[in-house]
Amino acid sequence: MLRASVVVFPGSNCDRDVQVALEKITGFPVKMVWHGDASVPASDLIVLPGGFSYGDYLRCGAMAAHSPIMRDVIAKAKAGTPVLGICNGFQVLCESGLLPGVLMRNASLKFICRDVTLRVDNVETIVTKCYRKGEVVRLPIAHAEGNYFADKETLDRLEGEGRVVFRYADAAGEATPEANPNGAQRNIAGICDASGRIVGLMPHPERLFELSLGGADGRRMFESALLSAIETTV
Ligand SMILES: NC(=O)CC[C@H](N)C(=O)O
Repeated sequence: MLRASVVVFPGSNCDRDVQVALEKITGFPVKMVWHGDASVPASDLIVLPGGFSYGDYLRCGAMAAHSPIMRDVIAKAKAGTPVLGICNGFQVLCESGLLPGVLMRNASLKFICRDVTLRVDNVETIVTKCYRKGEVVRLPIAHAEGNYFADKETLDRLEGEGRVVFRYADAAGEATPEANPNGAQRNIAGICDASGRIVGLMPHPERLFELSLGGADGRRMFESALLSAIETTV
């Protein structure tokens, strides 16, 4: 069983897409939670979806990080509830301090909307255990601020602890500068916390979770979440 909740901020998008993907894949109903609510129901997975929360004012995710619901999301995350942040959700995780670093404007200063190829570097997180290490997958990106930045010490720590989950890479799995769409340090597309229970990534797995959408490489992220929930309850 997977009890998943999706947080909805003013300006969120793909929140419904995440709900549909999770419900179709797992068969369990997903709760939508409003940003002004005081708490999230007991969950095996909290998703912070993509979009333009609070109109992206100040910096993407900066205002959402201070919304009423985030107090409980942060408390639950610190107590061990798995959290997945997708695109704007990743920005919210960084802005709220649950993940290190920050997402800056794309190096091109342009909004980029296209598919990218990624290498899966960590297959021990709550949303990647159904992938193979080093596997190359295709997922869409759609962002203006996906340029991951952290100081050298933080980047070295993330790499040393295996906390880079996804890297922009070419079809052969090489993390080349050409494969990097936004200037992200070390081609980082997604990272996790030390436990592998809090994961943030810029690409959108819910936009390619079944073949009718043009691809299904995102599907195993949601299958992984279900598997993680089953593993922790048995
Ligand atoms: N797709 C998204 O979640 C967009 C995130 C954010 N608004 C940006 O442009 O960077």
